[in-house]
Amino acid sequence: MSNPTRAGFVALIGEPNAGKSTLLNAMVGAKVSIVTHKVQTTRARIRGVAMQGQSQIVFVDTPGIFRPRRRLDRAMVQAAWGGAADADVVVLLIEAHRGLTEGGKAILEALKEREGLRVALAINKIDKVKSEALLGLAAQLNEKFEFAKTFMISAERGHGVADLKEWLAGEMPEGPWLYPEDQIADLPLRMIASEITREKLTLRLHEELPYQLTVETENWEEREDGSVRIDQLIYVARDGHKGIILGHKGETIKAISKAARMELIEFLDRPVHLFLQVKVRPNWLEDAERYSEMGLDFKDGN
Ligand SMILES: Nc1nc2c(ncn2[C@@H]2O[C@H](COP(=O)(O)OP(=O)(O)OP(=O)(O)O)[C@@H](O)[C@H]2O)c(=O)[nH]1
Repeated sequence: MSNPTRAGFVALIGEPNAGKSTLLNAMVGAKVSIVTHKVQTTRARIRGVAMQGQSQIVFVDTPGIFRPRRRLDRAMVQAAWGGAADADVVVLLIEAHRGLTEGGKAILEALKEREGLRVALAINKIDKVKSEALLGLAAQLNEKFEFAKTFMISAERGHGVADLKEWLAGEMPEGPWLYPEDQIADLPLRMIASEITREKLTLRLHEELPYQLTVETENWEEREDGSVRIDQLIYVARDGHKGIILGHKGETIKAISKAARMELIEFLDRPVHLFLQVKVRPNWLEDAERYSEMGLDFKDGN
């Protein structure tokens, strides 16, 4: 009998500089992380997907969890915790040579307040300290919090990373994979590209922007000449919305496409061919309206 497929979400958390991106690189592949690092925002919630055996591990974004100093920081911390709360497993990175810092303590306190989280401890940068010191730190941290498991790693040198990945794979709930295997490498890029086009639509259309609009990157093709071809579908709920996006003689969509392409070129640092298409996809809400027109009630599902 073959193993069941598994899929789930993992959040990497830790103070700034703890090595989250380096670890992500080591588990997912350099390309994705280098690019997403450049963005430095919460734009893409998904930072990468790793396959391990029959398991698909989806890494979600946590844009730096630290003690909030300003109001903006506080909003960022909330966003970060949102990612952690949705995750099947949280991996807390602590720097071996810095030990338990004030920032680390604050994170542990916050973790305690959130019951039901499954948290693994990864003591990172073990190449910087003597092994005796590590055992003491691991014991100290495990006294403060009940970790599901403790790992000693060097994300940069790759030590212990395979063990961590293997363990995470086994922790993922049984179920079908969340993303097709051939899209995994490009997934964060696809999501960022969709966000860029969505942003340009918003800037251009303001209040006219149809509610319930989604942008999906359907095709991502790296060409031999170093350029990339990106095909996106803009889904709207009604035929009338399609006209708004296309504009008079297609002027609106042309302007949006140009603006999105310029940003993509800058972001990806190579030539981009962008193809946008607008499609009507009536959705659930529309269906609900239609049902109520027919006299059927949809309220609260009761
Ligand atoms: N010596 C050593 N350095 C490491 C290790 N892992 C990461 N680093 C270095 O630590 C620094 C920070 O690593 P990042 O991966 O950018 O840390 P981060 O947690 O993503 O940082 P933020 O994006 O600021 O939250 C980089 O200079 C890495 O090269 C390690 O295992 N050993």
